[in-house]
Amino acid sequence: MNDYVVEANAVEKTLGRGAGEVHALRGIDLSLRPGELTLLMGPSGSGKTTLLLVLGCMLTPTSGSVTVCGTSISNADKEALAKIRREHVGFVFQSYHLFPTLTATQNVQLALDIRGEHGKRAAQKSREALAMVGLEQKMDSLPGGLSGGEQQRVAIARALVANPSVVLADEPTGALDGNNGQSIMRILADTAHGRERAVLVVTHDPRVIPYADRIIEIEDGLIVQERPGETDRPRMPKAVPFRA
Ligand SMILES: Nc1ncnc2c1ncn2[C@@H]1O[C@H](COP(=O)(O)OP(=O)(O)OP(=O)(O)O)[C@@H](O)[C@H]1O
Repeated sequence: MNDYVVEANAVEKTLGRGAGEVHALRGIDLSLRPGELTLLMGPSGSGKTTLLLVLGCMLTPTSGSVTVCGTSISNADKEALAKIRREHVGFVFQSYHLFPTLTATQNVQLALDIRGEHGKRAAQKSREALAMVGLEQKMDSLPGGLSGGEQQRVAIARALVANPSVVLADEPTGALDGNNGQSIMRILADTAHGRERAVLVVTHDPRVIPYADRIIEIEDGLIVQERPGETDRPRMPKAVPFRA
């Protein structure tokens, strides 16, 4: 077994039908390994979100193969895909996707509920995840009482609380100002480097480049360039891992 947590080979994805059919991905080979933060950059409409959704088992490829933590998704039905997502994948979106009537802790705890983890232990794990993103003081706040950067940190805690092997983030800094964007990227970089997760960030934002170990450029559904990132980091000290 190799050390990749996600492997995509010759992935093609066609969206829409008839005159509206679009070849969003046209033969993508991409692997993600633990401990690495990869940026996926490219013009609008180039296929970034589609690729993220395929790698995260939200969409199946039209052709080609995707393997997540050793499990191929090629013949997986909806239920099997949901199981792979629950066990291995954490998602972060630009618009946070928090429930407005639930507190920060309750929002994070939802990610454990869907995995069948309930009760005090789940609440405790949720609080620990929030503490890890620096929100000890905001655990009982509703999303409406939090800044955009804080809401995104709740969303990251929710993505991480079940200890996924891969974290996929779609424009996580897109709605944030410079300082908040930097703190979100710092947390995602810590997740990759300190907790040995594979992290893929879709972005248009050149300010996040310093956090990348690897930069992939996609255009018109194809990877046109892959280059090392600009992190010249001494490996960061290992953070305390989430309890499984
Ligand atoms: N449901 C859909 N049906 C048909 N075409 C779609 C659908 N979703 C996306 N597309 C098309 O697929 C292509 C890739 O879209 P995608 O959202 O992956 O690009 P993107 O690089 O993430 O763009 P952006 O940076 O604007 O978010 C685009 O041409 C888009 O219009």
